[in-house]
This record gives sequence, structure tokens and C-alpha cells, in this order.
Amino acid sequence: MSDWPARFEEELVRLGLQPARARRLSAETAEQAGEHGTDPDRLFGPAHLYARHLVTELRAPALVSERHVSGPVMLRLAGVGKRYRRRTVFSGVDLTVRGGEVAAIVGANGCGKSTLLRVCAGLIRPDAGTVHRTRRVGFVPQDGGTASWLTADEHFTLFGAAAGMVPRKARSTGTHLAARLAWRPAPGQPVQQLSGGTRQKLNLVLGELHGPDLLLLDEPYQGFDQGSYLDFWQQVRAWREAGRAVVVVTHLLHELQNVDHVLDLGAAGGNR
Ligand SMILES: Nc1ncnc2c1ncn2[C@@H]1O[C@H](COP(=O)(O)OP(=O)(O)OP(=O)(O)O)[C@@H](O)[C@H]1O
Repeated sequence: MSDWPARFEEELVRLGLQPARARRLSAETAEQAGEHGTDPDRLFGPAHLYARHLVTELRAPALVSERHVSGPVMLRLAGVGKRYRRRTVFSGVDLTVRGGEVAAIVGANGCGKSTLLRVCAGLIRPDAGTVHRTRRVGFVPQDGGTASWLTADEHFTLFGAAAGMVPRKARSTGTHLAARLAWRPAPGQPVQQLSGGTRQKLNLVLGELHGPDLLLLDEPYQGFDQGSYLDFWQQVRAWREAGRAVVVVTHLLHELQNVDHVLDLGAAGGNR
């Protein structure tokens, strides 16, 4: 068996990360490689180089934003905390995301990333702290969010109507956005006949249909093939260039060069 994870963890500690955090990152990285059906060194390259890259990204997540001017604040969390019964999921979370910025929420399974994103969307009330968000928000859940017996066009019409769009405009916008993810919805095909990755593309399109200023995305690329995955990050860059704010829950630490802020929930206070 490959000793890549051990070497990676060792290098992270050598570069100054806490051993527990290094262990967690190493386990997550190995898990990602497993999800891609490949070895970590094939996916990420040599362990010591990837460790250096990752530590640099984690320490200087604001580098990307220096290249252009950020816009107004679209989301501000201050001292946000959430408990389920007596269990604190996270506490004291601060995050400010402006137009033209991308924030990544990272951390181990179960540390509360989806919960926090739902707090950002206003779907869950926090137990502590304040949340201010812009009015036009698009939320893309990790899965679900679509009706299996409706077609893509019918989803466009339905979600468009909720945002005050006439059916024709909703359908043409949906088709246009789908094309940017290299997807052409087949007329008459219900969602239950779509692959998991294509269903996620539909979720993404629905989240963006009404032209939100703030996009909240919960691992939206699950099931994407490599090309679609690259299209997705290309799209994130396009949103950013267009002055939108994006918050994305991700496990894919090698994409952190695409983001302006990294909120590591596993490292935030109160949730471990
Ligand atoms: N409605 C709920 N009631 C009670 N506990 C919940 C509820 N929703 C989530 N939890 C718990 O809160 C914790 C955080 O869950 P959450 O789904 O936010 O984690 P996550 O970081 O997104 O996980 P993953 O990486 O696996 O998607 C978990 O322990 C989960 O079991």
C-alpha cells in the first residue's frame, strides 16, 4: 500500500500544522483520491510538494482577491453558532464575502459545512451570532432539490415563475446556463432518467436561474466527470469576474487557489 498519506501528513506537521489537523487533511485527501478511483500521487503529485502547496494556500487564501477590486458585502456572518440539542456543531464563526469574491467552506465530514451553508441561506436559524445577506440568493443543495417526474424545462418554468420570470424567458435562460455546463436537456425527459451528475447540473442551473448576487453551493460537482468539473470551476471564475459572491462547500483542497477566503470549520472554535 502507498505511504503517500503518511508522507503527506508528516510534511504538513513539519511545515507547522497541528498534528490532528494534518491527520485530518491527510485522511480527507486520501478519501478524495479514493472517490476519483486513483492513488493520491496520481491525483495530487508528490506528497511533499502538495503539502507545501496546501499549507501556502491555507495561510494565504486572500492572494486571489488582490488581483481585482471586490464589491459590496453580500454575506456577513459574525459570531455564528449552531447547536443540535446539547451538541455544539460550530460556534464563533465569522465570514465576510463581497461581490467578486469566492469563499470555500472546508472541514472533515460532519463538522457542520452543510449546516453553516443553510444558515447562510436563511434555511436554518443560528443559535448565536448574526447573519446579513443580500436579497438575491441562489442556493444549490448537495442533492435533492428537484422533482423526479418533471423535465428540466418544467423545472426552469417552475423555478423561474417563483422568481417572477415568464416561462419563455425562464426556459431560454435555463437552456443557456445548461449549455455553459456542456449539457443540452433533452425535451420530455423526466429528471428520474438523468444521471446523478446531470441532476446536479440541473440543480446548479436552478440556483443561478434568477441571476442571484450571492451563490451558495454545497459540493455542487458531485458526480461530475472531469470535463464538467473543470467547466464548473471555470463558471465559478466567471461569476467572480462578474462581481457575484460565491460560497462553496468543498472537500477538494487542491482547488483552493480558485478562492479568496477559506473557512476551515474543522479548525474553527467549538465544533470539535
Ligand atoms: N437536523 C439535524 N438534527 C440533528 N443533528 C443534525 C441535523 N443536521 C445535521 N446534524 C448533525 O450536525 C453535524 C453537522 O452536519 P453537516 O451535514 O452540516 O456536516 P458536513 O460538514 O456538511 O458533513 P459532510 O462533509 O459529511 O457533508 C453532524 O453531526 C450531523 O449529524
